[in-house]
Amino acid sequence: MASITYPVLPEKLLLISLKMYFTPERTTSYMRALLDPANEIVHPQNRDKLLLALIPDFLTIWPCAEILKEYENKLVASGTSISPPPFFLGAQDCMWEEYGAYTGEVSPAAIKSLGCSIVELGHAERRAIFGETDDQTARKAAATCAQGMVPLVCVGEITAPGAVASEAVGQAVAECAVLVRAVLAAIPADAPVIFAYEPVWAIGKPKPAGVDHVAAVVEGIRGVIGSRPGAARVLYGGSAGPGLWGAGGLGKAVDGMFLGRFAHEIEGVRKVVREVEESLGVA
Ligand SMILES: O=C(CO)COP(=O)(O)O
Repeated sequence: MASITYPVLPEKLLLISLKMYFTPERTTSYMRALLDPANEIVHPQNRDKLLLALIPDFLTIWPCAEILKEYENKLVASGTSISPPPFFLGAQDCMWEEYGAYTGEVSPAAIKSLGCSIVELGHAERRAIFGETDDQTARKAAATCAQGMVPLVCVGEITAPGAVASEAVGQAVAECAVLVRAVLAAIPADAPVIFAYEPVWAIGKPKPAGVDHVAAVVEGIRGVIGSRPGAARVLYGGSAGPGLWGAGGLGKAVDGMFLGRFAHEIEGVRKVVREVEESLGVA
């Protein structure tokens, strides 16, 4: 069997999921705005340090992939390298089988063929509303790696921290560890993987989880991952937005952020990108 080539992950990642919030028209104009050089959001020269990715709904992956190709062609025409790619496209889920009689499901091979590099798996909403299990998520992660894509696995405790901070951290790490271990056991050791630490109680709220809690849980998750040949990145998600990364923020604790509502306006994305670039010394 031919060996699989995986995407190369940079130091920091900023991923945006549109969940099911946008019309197709809004998604495509948003994608164009993200890539528009005038908006100063994607900087291909910083690619080794910071990479952005958009995870639209299934219907808009194809048009977004076409927009991305146009953008890359312009870069190549102006003499800018697109290897490694300056921007990633992702999917919000996939089936654990490659093809077959699975009505309503989406093949990881089809997702790959459209140009996606990342597949988000096991999001809290898929677990709570659609009953996705750890075992299913792990199988989907294996199917994602088999296509040479990167699984973006969401983990996070359900209950908000109580009065004793250390107990809350231990409980959160223990809850996250179950899926982290299941996924790592299912994927090749050399496959890159991204874990998004998203405390369920902090998703869809006005404010994110506290920096100290996130930093301690992420450290615990890194301990569970341990050392492995493939790259592993741990991001934070859950009401993340401008102001969370810089001084006294999450920048020192995590490998990036997974953005939802606070990335719906391009200005919000620009602010977050700037904060990360400043911390990396590439602003
Ligand atoms: O679930 C999330 C990203 O997948 C976070 O969403 P919000 O930032 O809208 O809470």
